[in-house]
Amino acid sequence: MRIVTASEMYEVDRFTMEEVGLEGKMLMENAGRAIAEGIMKEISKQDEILVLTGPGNNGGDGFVIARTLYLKGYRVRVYSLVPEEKIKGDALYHLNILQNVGVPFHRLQNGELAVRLEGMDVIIDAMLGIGTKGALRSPYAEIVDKANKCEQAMRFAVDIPTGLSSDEGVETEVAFKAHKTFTVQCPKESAFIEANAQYYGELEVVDIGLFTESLVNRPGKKVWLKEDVVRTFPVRERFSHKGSHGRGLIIGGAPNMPGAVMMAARAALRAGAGLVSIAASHHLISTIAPYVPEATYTDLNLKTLDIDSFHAAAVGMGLGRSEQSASLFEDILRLANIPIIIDADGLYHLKKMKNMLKEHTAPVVLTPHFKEAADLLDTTVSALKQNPFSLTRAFSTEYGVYFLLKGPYTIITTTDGDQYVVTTGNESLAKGGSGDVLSGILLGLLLQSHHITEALCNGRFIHGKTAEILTRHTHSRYDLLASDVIEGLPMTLRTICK
Ligand SMILES: NC(=O)C1=CN([C@@H]2O[C@H](COP(=O)(O)OP(=O)(O)OC[C@H]3O[C@@H](n4cnc5c(N)ncnc54)[C@H](OP(=O)(O)O)[C@@H]3O)[C@@H](O)[C@H]2O)[C@@H](O)CC1
Ligand SMILES: [K+]
Repeated sequence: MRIVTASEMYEVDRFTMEEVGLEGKMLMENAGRAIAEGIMKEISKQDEILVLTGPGNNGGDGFVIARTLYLKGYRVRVYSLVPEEKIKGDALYHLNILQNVGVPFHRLQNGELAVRLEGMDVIIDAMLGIGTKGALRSPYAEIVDKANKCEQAMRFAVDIPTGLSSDEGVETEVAFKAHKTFTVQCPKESAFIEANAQYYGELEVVDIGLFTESLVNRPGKKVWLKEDVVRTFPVRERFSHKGSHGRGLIIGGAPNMPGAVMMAARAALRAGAGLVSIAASHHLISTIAPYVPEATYTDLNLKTLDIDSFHAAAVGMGLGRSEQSASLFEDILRLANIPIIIDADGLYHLKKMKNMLKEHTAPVVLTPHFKEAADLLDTTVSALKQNPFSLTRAFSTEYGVYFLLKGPYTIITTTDGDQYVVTTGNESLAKGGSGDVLSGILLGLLLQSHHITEALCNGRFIHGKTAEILTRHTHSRYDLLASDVIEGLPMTLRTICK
């Protein structure tokens, strides 16, 4: 499912209207009806409903929503924040129909906030959509503030909550706090910015028949969905053998962190890797081995370890941050000619030698969380949280790496700048060890997949999905351990990736 900026959405609208020939009025009818259908599932006919409308087409959607609800017997009225003469085009067309049908219609009088919001059971925000520029002006800011204070009301936003930008990189002062947002055709970029989650609430995408084909030549931004996992998950052939599913290497294991490589190895095997080897300090091997008997072990000595005899490797989990491990990491990066995942302490060392990435020809996957990513990108966490798409895309294309920016909305960027968002999972994953398990799953899938992007998206998807399944059935969001996710993988794999 495509993610768009405002300008991309306007291009989709233009293409659909001018080149395909669907009229704007009809699209507005489709949008309003689809959103009204969604809202009707959440409200009752006893509810008092207020639709707040603005001057543009977002307001036009609001007129169609109000008419649809009214004709179905709901108690609805419309309150326009602008005088009728400001309403034009398709929105005016639908305003006329609204008034012909007899839906109660009021408008802001002489700048007074005469609208009664208190006591409303449902408030629908169709004030501003993707045409919003800058901070809200009066009277929008005041009305939005009043609506947010109506604690008893269910609040729905049309397309985007009024006050938010569609694009990343814009700070919000005041915006409508929706319990649920019905967004038209494609999620907007801003829906995946952490600070906006409190405004969007739940997000539902409504299909109104727009054509997104006009965007094919732009770098893609998509949400990776279950159907994508089902379509692309590696198939295990009937006559395959362990070698067919890849030989993976996990390098790490500082004496005080034996768990990281252990969990990564178990996760890789549970995700389907054929063979997994752990290269760790020899003191550690006897500690780890009983917990992962399926793995093989080798002393972490680059004179004897042939990295390229493996199909892919993961490095950094529990590697340590000493000078010695820094030079070990540098040697690994110089020597490895296979796809390599760099996580945790590997990312820490990489900061000082990231120019090596430009010379490195084999695929490199970086899996930082926001703090690690901000350090790598020489920026701040808050700047990265505001602009995660553009900043990670710039880094990926400059350094030629795959970049998996870990978070509730994980953004995966390819070396070409295409981006995928994976939203599975919940706060139970905010715990030590989660990253090690994810790296292991990613390695397991990298070994089995033809495409790195698919391996990364599928790996991150099943990691989050497993946490969702476990916290729905057997665990809470407090107690779930990273290793529980490894043991829960079978449930996900049995249901999603048959
Ligand atoms: N085919 C289509 O196009 C379809 C479109 N659809 C729907 O249309 C929506 C986009 O409609 P749109 O382009 O009319 O923009 P929209 O956001 O309604 O309002 C623009 C107005 O806002 C005003 N304004 C801006 N910033 C402001 C601020 N900070 N504070 C206060 N005011 C501000 C600005 O005023 P100005 O600055 O020009 O004075 C301008 O008049 C889209 O989100 C979707 O819901 C669907 O029906 C599907 C088909
Ligand atoms: K809106």
